[in-house]
Amino acid sequence: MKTTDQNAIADYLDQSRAVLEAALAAPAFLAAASAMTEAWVTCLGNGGKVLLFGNGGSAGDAQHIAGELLSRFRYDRAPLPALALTVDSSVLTAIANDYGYEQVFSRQVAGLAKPGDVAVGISTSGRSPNVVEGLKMARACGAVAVGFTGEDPRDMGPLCDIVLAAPSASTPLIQQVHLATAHIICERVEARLFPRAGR
Ligand SMILES: O=C(CO)[C@@H](O)[C@H](O)[C@H](O)[C@H](O)COP(=O)(O)O
Ligand SMILES: [Zn+2]
Repeated sequence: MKTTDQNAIADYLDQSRAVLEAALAAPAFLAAASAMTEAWVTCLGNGGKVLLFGNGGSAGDAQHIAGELLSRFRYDRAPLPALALTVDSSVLTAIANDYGYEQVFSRQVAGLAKPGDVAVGISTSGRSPNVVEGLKMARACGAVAVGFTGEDPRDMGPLCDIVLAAPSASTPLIQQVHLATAHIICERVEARLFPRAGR
């Protein structure tokens, strides 16, 4: 007989599978992931950079994705310029203290983004004010603004050139779809920019 924990774990894994299957079955989701790949390939292929930001687990996702690009994903190749705007505690605390937490990403975007760069805002609710402000600033700087969010893109929707909407309203389940999709986007970006003979 399964224990209470085993039942809860099996139930959660089942929910995780259902959300991934829903993403797989949604043409709009696959189209957005493909458009996102294209945008990153164009940006990085033209010498631009990818800026990523989000809160909590999504800050972790931003850092994880920057690592895949700047270090490597599947194989050795030149580093791709990517920066998570969630990592410098001096910058984050200075901006939050002097200008407010809502501006912790937008002020970094204002200082760093150039036309042709891609700004990736990650928010499962689609309405974290600092992510929303970061995306607004990206557009003002002439960067491509893209979002990773949940089934309702809310405030992020109108601000983004591409929105990847994971088909769930649950924060952790949305995050799991984000990371799975980010991994395959990184794989495609690496394969497109650094094709290996015979593959
Ligand atoms: O990782 C988790 C939940 O799985 C949390 O840390 C979560 O990211 C935080 O509550 C965030 O503040 C949520 O922000 P957002 O996704 O709504 O923008
Ligand atoms: Zn989490």
